[in-house]
Amino acid sequence: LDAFLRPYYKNFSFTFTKQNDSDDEGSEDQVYAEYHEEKGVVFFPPVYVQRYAAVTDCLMDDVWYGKLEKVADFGYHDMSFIKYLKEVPGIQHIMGVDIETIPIQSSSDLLSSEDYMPKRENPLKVTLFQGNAADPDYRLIGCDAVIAIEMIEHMLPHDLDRFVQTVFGFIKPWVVVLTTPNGDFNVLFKSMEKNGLRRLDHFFEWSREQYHDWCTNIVLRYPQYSVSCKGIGPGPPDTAHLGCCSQMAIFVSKNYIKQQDLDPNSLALVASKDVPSLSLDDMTSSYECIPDNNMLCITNELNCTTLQVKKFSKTTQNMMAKNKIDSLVHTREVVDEIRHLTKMLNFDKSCKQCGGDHILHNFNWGENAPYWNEYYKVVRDYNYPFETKSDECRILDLICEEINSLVDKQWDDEFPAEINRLEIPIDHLMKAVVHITDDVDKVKELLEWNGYQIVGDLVVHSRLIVDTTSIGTHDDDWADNETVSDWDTSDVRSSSLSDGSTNVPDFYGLKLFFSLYMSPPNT
Ligand SMILES: C[S@@+](CC[C@H](N)C(=O)[O-])C[C@H]1O[C@@H](n2cnc3c(N)ncnc32)[C@H](O)[C@@H]1O
Ligand SMILES: [Mg+2]
Repeated sequence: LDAFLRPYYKNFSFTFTKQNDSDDEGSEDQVYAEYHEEKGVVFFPPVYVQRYAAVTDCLMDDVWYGKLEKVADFGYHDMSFIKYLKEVPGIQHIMGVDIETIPIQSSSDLLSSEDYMPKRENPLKVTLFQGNAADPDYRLIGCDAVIAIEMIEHMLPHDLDRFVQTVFGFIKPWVVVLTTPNGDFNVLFKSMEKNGLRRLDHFFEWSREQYHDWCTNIVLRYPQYSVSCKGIGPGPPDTAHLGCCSQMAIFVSKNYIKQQDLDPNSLALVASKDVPSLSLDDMTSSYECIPDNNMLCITNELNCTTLQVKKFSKTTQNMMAKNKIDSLVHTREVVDEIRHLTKMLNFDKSCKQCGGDHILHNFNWGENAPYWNEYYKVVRDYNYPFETKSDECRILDLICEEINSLVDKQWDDEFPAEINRLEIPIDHLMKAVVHITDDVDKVKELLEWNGYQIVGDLVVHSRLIVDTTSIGTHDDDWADNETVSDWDTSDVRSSSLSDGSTNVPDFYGLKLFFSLYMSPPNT
């Protein structure tokens, strides 16, 4: 994925800016669009693929490569993006949130693949929730990245506002990637004219300027974030002034602190990996004490969570009674006690210390809130089977990968077809495994044992002649008409994949992307 997806977006931007030079050289590698008599604008590859590749590229940026461990995908629909997300290096926990429950059935085969899929090398947990992305469910705490692909335009205005607060004020992830259609582009879709140039299932389709304004406003409200916008899905030649079919905003936090990296003695209520937390930063601005009731009322813009503080020590209670708010929040004792309380709240539904009484009151849940800020229903919680590979196994896999990419490169360089032997110096292959071993003899022996032909210091690879004529001839099977609603698109998309054929578009590195990840279903 790294090799094939990573350069994708860069390549795409390059192609896009280059488009005006009527330079058709290597056009099979390009991302482009053209007019089709019946279908209107047709994208290559389909726009949703371009979106997935662009978002994946963002998640693999050098700055946080391999470091995004917990990621939320809002509006995950039929899990079609989660399929790629789960291959992004470093990811250990994916939280999918969707307001609909219908799509989940169609996604089930992605989560029960242990019978025929190789085991993963790293643990991965996928949790699917049913819920409104606007609600700040405590299980989102600790997400390093938040993604919402073509979701915000499906949200009611007040939910969209709450979503912004949930993401930037509550989750506060390192990276946020949001995509939405580009309204400017819609003039190219003739079939949308009768709908007022938008898709009927969308509440809005913003121009680039409107999206830019919305994003700018977010970073004004949450100044620890910066934002940049990019287009996805360039149109046919001479339409560059309209931008791309979709637009993507990438928000990055300037002072992101990973929950588990926080100093446990600092004035913050820290979440260990799965322990929900309250950030004291949030509380200082917005909590109030109600001394008579021994309550500590923690409020934010959205809701009020009330902790009864009868478990607090006398000193704390006195301070609260005196309403010494400033000194209160700077007291280690309080921090510890609240930490203890929140842990208790989240792990013991019936609290042992208060004899089964729930001690949590929440505006949205009323008296008997089972957990703090538990809004979502768990639809599916899935742990992928994994096993740690032996060094031998890792070496073999890496060398095999390296040889395959050399073979591919050779195809690209259009070596004469009759050359079907490739001699690779062992030193070259050693570079791929340098982080595991430098023992050349051991590697040679390992390769020989596993059927590789070694002559001196060369590994000899004999090329298999594969008939590729069927590749790239089924472009029409792709749902590439963006004017239909998402629902229609995804229907066509899944039916085109469920016929069991591998329709591999002959396209850039995406050829491999497809053959690797768009494999036929297990019917
Ligand atoms: C166009 S689909 C998203 C497609 C998907 N992200 C992809 O990349 O293929 C929009 C999804 O957002 C979901 N959705 C709409 N409003 C939502 C909300 N308030 N909270 C969570 N999901 C929502 C819909 O149920 C739908 O599955
Ligand atoms: Mg949509």
